[in-house]
Amino acid sequence: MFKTIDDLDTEQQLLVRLDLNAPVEDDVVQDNRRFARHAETLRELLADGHAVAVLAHQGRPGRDTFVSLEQHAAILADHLDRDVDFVADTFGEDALAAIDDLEGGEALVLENARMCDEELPEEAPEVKADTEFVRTLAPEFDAYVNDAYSAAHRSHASLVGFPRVMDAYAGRVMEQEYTANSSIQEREFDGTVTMALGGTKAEDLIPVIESVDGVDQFCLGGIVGELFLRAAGHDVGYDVEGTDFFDDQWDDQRETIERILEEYEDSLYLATDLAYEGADDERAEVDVEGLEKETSYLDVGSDTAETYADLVRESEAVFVKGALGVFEDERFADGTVTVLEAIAETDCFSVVGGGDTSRAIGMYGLDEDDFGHVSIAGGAYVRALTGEPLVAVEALEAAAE
Ligand SMILES: Nc1ncnc2c1ncn2[C@@H]1O[C@H](COP(=O)(O)OP(=O)(O)OP(=O)(O)O)[C@@H](O)[C@H]1O
Ligand SMILES: O=C(O)[C@H](O)COP(=O)(O)O
Repeated sequence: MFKTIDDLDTEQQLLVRLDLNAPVEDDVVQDNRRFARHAETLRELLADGHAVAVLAHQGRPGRDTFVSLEQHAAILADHLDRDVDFVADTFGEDALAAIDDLEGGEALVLENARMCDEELPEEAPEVKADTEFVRTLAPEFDAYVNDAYSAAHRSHASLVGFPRVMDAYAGRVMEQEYTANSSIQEREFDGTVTMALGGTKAEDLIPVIESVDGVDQFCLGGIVGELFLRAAGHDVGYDVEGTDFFDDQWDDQRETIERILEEYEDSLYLATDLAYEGADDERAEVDVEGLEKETSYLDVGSDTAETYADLVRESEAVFVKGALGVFEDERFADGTVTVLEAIAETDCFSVVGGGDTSRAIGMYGLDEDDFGHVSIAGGAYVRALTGEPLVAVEALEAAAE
């Protein structure tokens, strides 16, 4: 087991890894549940007199969401109702000077860790520990705290490198999510177990279908659902209008998708209709037989949503990862919200995961208490459901030995 912040001495100089990865709309970073949850950890650390430098990432290089963390510092400051400084540097001279100036009870956000070349390539923890990034920052601090459960499946320098060379502790979010997201197989449900998979990160979800034990049926939507429809012979799942969701993931995952489609025929539910932006910008729907390659489909259709909701109502347990449509736009929220409402109405065991997806609960007036657990993690959460270890958790455990 790892050590937690309960094991920390007070008034330390701390390097704290958070996951503030958030949606970005027109260059504006959107508050999501991650800020509120991590603010709780920070509040506790600051109250104990620690000086806190926050390390986090946003987006991936080359994507529109790959932006500075300056706005994140301001959002955190709002949640904490106190100043949070920002320095546009991660481990260079400016960052070191700002860290040096930090006093007990103060918080500082360092620049997007993914702007450092050594952060990203997935490599073994010992390789990451030997990067200039880790070797420069580590000596500036008394200890490292990892609260970024939702990024714990990535073997990146900020997640697995520091715990090899420093005293390392789990933050509150790490601790709570780790406890709540245990593998489905260990839980042993009596009735039907359903998993609704959607969102954009097909590469994270597709392996889950094959590796998870104990799930009876999968309801697919979002980008992942469209890729399966493409494999089933429908004219959908192609990049149009400058999107980059489909073609690369199709090239990488095609064989697996085709194999899963055949082997899991009886437990996979694909959409029978999809929604798109029709004339006058209204929501329009079409049966999958009528799909056209050139159209962007933005939600599952209402027949599909009802079918999925019925499957949920008959289930003993439901796990959700990823939205079934672009729920941020009310016109395309129907699939996601219908399924979430069905979960909330029944007393099935449920977990809803995904940094973006979990936002839908608050946005559409659903009550968090009607869900078993709402996870702010996406990829890490689905891996945990399959019983797969998370590298950054393993790194914390190794540091405790
Ligand atoms: N058909 C679609 N076209 C484009 N975007 C879609 C579609 N369906 C769902 N989405 C988007 O998927 C996003 C949610 O999925 P995403 O894969 O980002 O992650 P998540 O479940 O929040 O988890 P993570 O924490 O791994 O990011 C939503 O913001 C939604 O707008
Ligand atoms: O949002 C997430 O799921 C985590 O921050 C990990 O982001 P990534 O999928 O870009 O590595």
